[in-house]
Order: sequence, then C-alpha cells, then structure tokens
Amino acid sequence: MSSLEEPLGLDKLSSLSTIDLQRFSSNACRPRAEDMGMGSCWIEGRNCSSSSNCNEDYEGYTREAFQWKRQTRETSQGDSLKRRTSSQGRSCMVYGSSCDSWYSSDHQYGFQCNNKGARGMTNKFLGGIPKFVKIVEVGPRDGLQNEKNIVPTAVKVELIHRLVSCGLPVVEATSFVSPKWVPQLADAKDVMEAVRNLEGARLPVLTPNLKGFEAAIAAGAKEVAIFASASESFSKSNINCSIEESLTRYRAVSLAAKKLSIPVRGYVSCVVGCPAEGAISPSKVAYVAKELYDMGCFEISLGDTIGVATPGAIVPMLEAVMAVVPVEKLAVHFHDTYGQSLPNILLSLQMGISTIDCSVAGLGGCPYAKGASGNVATEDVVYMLNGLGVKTNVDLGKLMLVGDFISNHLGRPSGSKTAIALSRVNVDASKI
Ligand SMILES: CC(C)(COP(=O)([O-])OP(=O)([O-])OC[C@H]1O[C@@H](n2cnc3c(N)ncnc32)[C@H](O)[C@@H]1OP(=O)([O-])[O-])[C@@H](O)C(=O)NCCC(=O)NCCSC(=O)C[C@@](C)(O)CC(=O)[O-]
Repeated sequence: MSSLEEPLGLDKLSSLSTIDLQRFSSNACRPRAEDMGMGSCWIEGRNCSSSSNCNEDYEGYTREAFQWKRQTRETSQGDSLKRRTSSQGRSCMVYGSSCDSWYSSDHQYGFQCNNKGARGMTNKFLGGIPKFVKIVEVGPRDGLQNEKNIVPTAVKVELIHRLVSCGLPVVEATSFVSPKWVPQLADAKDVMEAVRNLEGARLPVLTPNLKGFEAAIAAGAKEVAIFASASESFSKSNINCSIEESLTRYRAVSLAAKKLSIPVRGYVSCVVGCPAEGAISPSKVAYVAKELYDMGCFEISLGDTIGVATPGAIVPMLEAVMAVVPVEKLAVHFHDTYGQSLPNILLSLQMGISTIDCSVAGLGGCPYAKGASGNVATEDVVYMLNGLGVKTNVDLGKLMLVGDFISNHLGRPSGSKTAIALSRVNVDASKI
C-alpha cells in the first residue's frame, strides 16, 4: 500500500479544507507543462507506475478534473465523501484556469490560478529544482547516537528494516567508532551483522579510522562514510585530531576501501558554524570537501552540525564548494535547531543539489555539539518534496508509521511537524 489513506483512515474524512492529501503519495505524477501545450499549467495526482506512463491522454484528464470541480461543489456536506469517492477512477487536479481552490477525488485539495504572471513566477522559482531527489536516511546512526538511553539492538535492527521498506534508497545503519566515545552505538557489529543481507537499500556505516573500517567490513558493511570537519575545534572534540590528521587517516581508509571496491561517502561537519569557533568561512568548507572528493569519496555531505545555518549563509557556502566539487556529488545535511532546515533544503534544491540527508521523526544530534537538535525530519522533507512534485520513491504513509514506532520506543512525540499534523487529522477523523 503506498498511500496514506488506509493507515491514517483519511478516507473517512469529509471536512478537510486545506491539505492536499494526494501529494502524500509518492506515486503522484506530474506531466511536464511543455508536454501538455498548456504553458505552465500542470495536472497533478494521477497515479502511474513510471514517468513515461504519465504522458498519456492529458486532454481527457483535464476535462475530467473540471467535471470533478463541478461535482464536488454541488455535493452537500453530509454524505459528500461517499459520492466523491464512488466515481473516482482517476484523480487529477488542474492548475491554471481560474483563481480558486477546489477538491477532487482521492481527498485532494488544490488551487487553480489563471494568472499568467503567477505561473511565470512558479517556473522562475521552482523550474530549476531536480525532478528526483535521493533521500539519505540517517536516523539509525545520527538519530540514535545521542540518545540518553541506549536503544536495544533489536529495536535498531527493526528500525532499519522498516525504513528500508518505505522505499528509502540509503539508510545509514550505525558507526564503527570507539564505544568509549559513543556508547549508544557500541553494538555496531551486531546491528550490521543483522542487516548485512537486507536488500532494497544501501546501508553505509561511519568509520573514523582504519580500525573502524576493518571492523565494518568484517561485519558485512558494503559502503562506508568518513567524517571530517571544517572547524579545527570541532575536529578535535569529535574525533580527537586536527583536520589535517583526520584527512591523513581518511586517505588510508579511502585507499583500503578502493582496494575492496567499497564506496566511500565523505562528510564535512560545521559547514556554517561551530559550537566553539562560531562562523566558519566557506573557503574552509570548500577545502575539506575538495580533499575528501580528491581522495575518492563518491559523494560529499555538507553538515550544518549545530543547525545554525540560514539560507543567507547557505548560498556562499554552497557557491564555494560547488566551485571545487561537482554539484551532483554534493548532499546537504541539516539539523533543525533553529527551524531553518526546510528553507535551507529548498534553497539547496534551487542551487542544484539532489541528495538530502534526514532522519525519521527528526531524531538526532551530535554528542560533541552541545545544544544541537535533531536532523530535519524525513517526513517533513518528503512532504515538501511531494508538494513540489519532486519524486523520491519514499512512501510517506509507511514512513510515518516508522516514526511512530521509534517515537513510541523512545517515549516522546515525533519531532516531525508533518507527522504531528497528520496524526491530528487522524484523531479528528475518528470523531466524525
Ligand atoms: C575517532 C576516535 C575513534 C578516536 O579516538 P581516540 O581516543 O583518539 O583513539 P585512539 O586511537 O587513541 O584509541 C583509543 C581507544 O579507542 C579504540 N578505538 C579507536 N578507534 C576505534 C574504532 N573505530 N572503533 C572502536 N574502537 C576504536 C582504540 O582501540 C583504543 O581502545 P583502548 O586501547 O583504549 O581500549 C574517537 O574519537 C571516536 O570514536 N569518536 C567518535 C566520533 C563520533 O562518532 N561522533 C559523532 C559522529 S560525527 C557527526 O555526528 C557529524 C555528522 C557526520 O553527522 C555530520 C553533521 O551532523 O554535521
């Protein structure tokens, strides 16, 4: 099941007025405006298995959408949902005829606008963002490395299984770091051994040195990540060595990985600010990113470790890094301390980044970055990307259930605003 309707009982709702529920489904497809000969109008919401299938019969869908508009307005509140859903078949939504909001089958809310200027603005601001975004789920590693109470191995393993079943292409599983430094992940070997044959996603692990790399490979890891910092102070507090020393260690890890054909991802921490040093200059970030790239990292994730970045700081940092590392090799990794992650992600997408790190239920934080909050919640990122018509292949309904699973285990509410809002919708639905 790929839609939210079943798990959340959204099919029972008749009184929603503001939420575009179809967007929750990762299967919503959106033909390109130019293919449709409609200027920048587009149709959203028809389910299809591949993008090529989305190119059929636009005219028919357009007509159908308008019929729906008339139908739903004529329907009275009481038994409206039954009538709406009974004649669904295809659900679609047309943007671009008159400025008005409306409701279609599949509980979908939309907005239409005939204003040429507004359509031009949409293209201007959103036209350049990638059509597909790779989500790198870091919950089991970054999410759990800072938990006060150590999470049992079986729960971690279950979490990874559930995350993979949501369609996430990469799930960072654990870290082979010193158990004295990060006792929360002291069971890395057991976790990795339990998931090593899991199919459907890549399961990288953090390795701070050759010792960690060798242990990771012995436990079955097929991909590793190394993590340097753009801040000298943070490097010392996090991995007990200078930036240059860390790069020397990582060259050894990269070389060993190359011999075994193991892909290596690189992280740069503190790309905007450091808890000890304050602002970090973009040139330092670019330097470390380029070093990691040159030693063979296939992707460089730029981490706002303490979550202080705003879009104003992200632009010069990304510009500096993009001058030395190709944009398609970059990922962004935001912690949500100041609630800036989504605007930062949107801006990163506009600048051409198409890989985003995030953590289910907004879990996370670094033990060596006091005050830093969790990563941006995966649910919130997927919700935003669905709304932008960007494909991720992640099933938001299933993801929310995974968020419930781990939040219940940790005994606290989810850090995802999307998850909280949608569970309220669910509670309201049960009162209808
Ligand atoms: C890097 C070290 C290991 C250096 O730690 P150290 O103490 O300097 O290392 P050492 O070489 O002197 O060894 C000390 C002890 O650690 C052992 N040791 C040494 N290496 C390992 C290993 N790989 N696995 C297991 N044990 C290890 C080693 O065998 C020895 O054991 P002893 O002889 O005392 O019994 C340590 O500082 C460490 O583990 N740090 C952990 C850092 C960490 O995990 N931080 C959080 C992740 S980074 C992050 O969150 C940022 C990121 C990536 O998410 C991006 C962002 O948010 O911006």
